[in-house]
Amino acid sequence: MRYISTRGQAPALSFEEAMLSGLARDGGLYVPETIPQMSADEIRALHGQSYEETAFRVMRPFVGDTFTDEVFADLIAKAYAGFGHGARAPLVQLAPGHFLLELFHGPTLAFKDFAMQLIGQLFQEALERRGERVTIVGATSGDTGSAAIEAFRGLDNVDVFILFPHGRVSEVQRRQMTTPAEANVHALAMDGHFDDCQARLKDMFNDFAFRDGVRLAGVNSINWARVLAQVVYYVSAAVSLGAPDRKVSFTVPTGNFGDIFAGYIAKRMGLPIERLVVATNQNDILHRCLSSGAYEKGEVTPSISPSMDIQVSSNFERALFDAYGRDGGAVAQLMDELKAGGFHVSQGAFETLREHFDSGRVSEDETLKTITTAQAQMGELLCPHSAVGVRVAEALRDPATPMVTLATAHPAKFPDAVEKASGTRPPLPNRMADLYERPERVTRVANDLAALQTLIKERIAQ
Ligand SMILES: Cc1ncc(COP(=O)(O)O)c(C=O)c1O
Ligand SMILES: N[C@@H](CCOP(=O)(O)O)C(=O)O
Repeated sequence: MRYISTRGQAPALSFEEAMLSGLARDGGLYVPETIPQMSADEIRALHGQSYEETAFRVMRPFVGDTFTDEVFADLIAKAYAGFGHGARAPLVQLAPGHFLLELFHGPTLAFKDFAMQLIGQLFQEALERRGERVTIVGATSGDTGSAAIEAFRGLDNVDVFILFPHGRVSEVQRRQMTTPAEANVHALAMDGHFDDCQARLKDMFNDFAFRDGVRLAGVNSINWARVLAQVVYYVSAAVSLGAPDRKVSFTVPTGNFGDIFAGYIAKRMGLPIERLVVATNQNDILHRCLSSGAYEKGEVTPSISPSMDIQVSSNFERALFDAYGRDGGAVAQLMDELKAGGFHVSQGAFETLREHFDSGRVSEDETLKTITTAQAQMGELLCPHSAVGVRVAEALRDPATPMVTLATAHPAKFPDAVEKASGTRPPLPNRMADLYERPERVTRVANDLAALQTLIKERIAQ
């Protein structure tokens, strides 16, 4: 299995090389050269299997010879051992034909743990074997950062630097990033918003002297391994609801398009997915694009679902690559136009995108009302991101096809909004009940590439 860049100018890599590289050297994102297929019988054979076994069978064809079967199965087992629910990703019924996929039973209470716990294991194994050390730099609107720090804290061959937008993450998210005491963890509170953090991260990857000098690695969903690990829960949910003999739709609270892109890959592998529905908050570039074809940057507006306060949606590039017939030159040109403000998707590409994706946008008021109603009528306390998903799913779902909404974070990560809507302040699970008492360690940084690079070089030299 080889991985190619969405911009067509970087060398094809193996799974291991793509995983350890993050961004391609032409600025693009790696995608598999071909998408492995699952037959109906292979999907049917997943009925009754554990989450770990499903994960092994779904991901194995993508990994090539990077890990033996035995090692890969063992790393998957270790990745999910710390989850607080035996099913890992349980499905609960919200209403007839509408299900919630709870993805918040991992160590940092968000769906990011599914991928991050696994790639923590994969990185460690690959780096030990190669005798190498890497510097991970990540950009976060709150959840990727906490999950990455949890997965990599204390590892010998990794330093992990996380850029988060100062004052724009929830207190629980911030404390999850700033309270780990391990010396290899560096939480950096940057001036600006998430898109600024992500832009500086990409600048670092595109500065080859810096990139090679610090042996830069990325664990944002620019990293293919992140997307791959997220494909698994689409398969496990669909199988629970009758796949391959029954179609299922998914609604996904969306920001950087990584999670829903994993659903698209599951569909391309042969999983019978009817619709993939993008649910956005008021930062709605994706909804606008899927409605009109215009992908145009707007101002990032802070919301009560802060992890989705994103205007430049990194993984949309992967979807565009397929929609433009895998023409890397066309994608590179679109990304140049994006730097100047935006672009219009061609008619053909727009129709291809609309074959797979629907979309909806939810206001702040509607998000709060959905939390209130879901608790009163469905008995489920939702985080604001999941509420955005539930609202869009209820508006767009077809009663003939089961709809699964992804619950991407635990309500206790966003207690203020949840309490405002429901009157209930969700408690943190016991294992992190002292989070508010732990000392914080954080460095304030400016939105300044050179200063960030100096800080990183100094820290890893210590
Ligand atoms: C809780 C939560 N929900 C939804 C999203 C959006 O996911 P994605 O960026 O993969 O679209 C994020 C951030 O990634 C998140 O942290
Ligand atoms: N919402 C994310 C933003 C980064 O997304 P990623 O999937 O590219 O890592 C976050 O919580 O940080």
